[in-house]
Amino acid sequence: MSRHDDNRLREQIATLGRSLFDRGLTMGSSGNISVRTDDGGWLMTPTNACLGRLDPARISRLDGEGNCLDGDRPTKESFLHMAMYAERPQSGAIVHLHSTHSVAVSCLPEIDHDDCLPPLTAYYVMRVGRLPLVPYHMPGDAALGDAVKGLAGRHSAVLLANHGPVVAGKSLEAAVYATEELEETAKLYLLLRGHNPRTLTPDQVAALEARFPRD
Ligand SMILES: O=C(CO)COP(=O)(O)O
Ligand SMILES: [Zn+2]
Repeated sequence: MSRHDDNRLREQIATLGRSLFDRGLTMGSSGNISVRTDDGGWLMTPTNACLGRLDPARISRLDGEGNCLDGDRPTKESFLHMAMYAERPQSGAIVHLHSTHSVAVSCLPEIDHDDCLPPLTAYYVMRVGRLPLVPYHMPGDAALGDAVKGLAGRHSAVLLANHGPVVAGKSLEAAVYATEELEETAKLYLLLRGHNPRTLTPDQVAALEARFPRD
């Protein structure tokens, strides 16, 4: 990868990380971001880093086996990102957040584990689609990688129970847009709980999927 591309991606991770953090979409040192590089490796946010204050020069650079080549020690969930990339060759970036409404939904007893949120809006269907729940594991638990493996081929986003979303996109911008739609839909779901809202019909969902195919 050229130095120019490397610098551009590092700057983009820091800029979008700050934007997510500043809007309260993840708190403290929670969340992590990765981007696939064209040499077969990744740039990943360092473990215990605040997404709002990333230093582009200290972002971790990993080779295709997940070895850290330079930068600070990578996120303890690098294996989770790698498991998702392995199933999704079309994905260029992954964002994991502890976004409040999405985390709240991940704690509810009533949700369908095969699809945690209803198709409330067109943009949710266009950017996220079906959202399976991954059973609870400790942050950084290697079992999360195996749990995600069976799902990531068919789903660009998964919700970790009592934890938060992990969302892949063609580009980092696309992954961020999808996490924002997921969080907004989780918020709408909570606002509408008990109000028996109309959701989009299967025909409306199918029409959106035909017109706006997801990666
Ligand atoms: O969200 C997180 C764990 O689930 C953050 O962990 P890292 O700081 O290791 O990336
Ligand atoms: Zn987390």
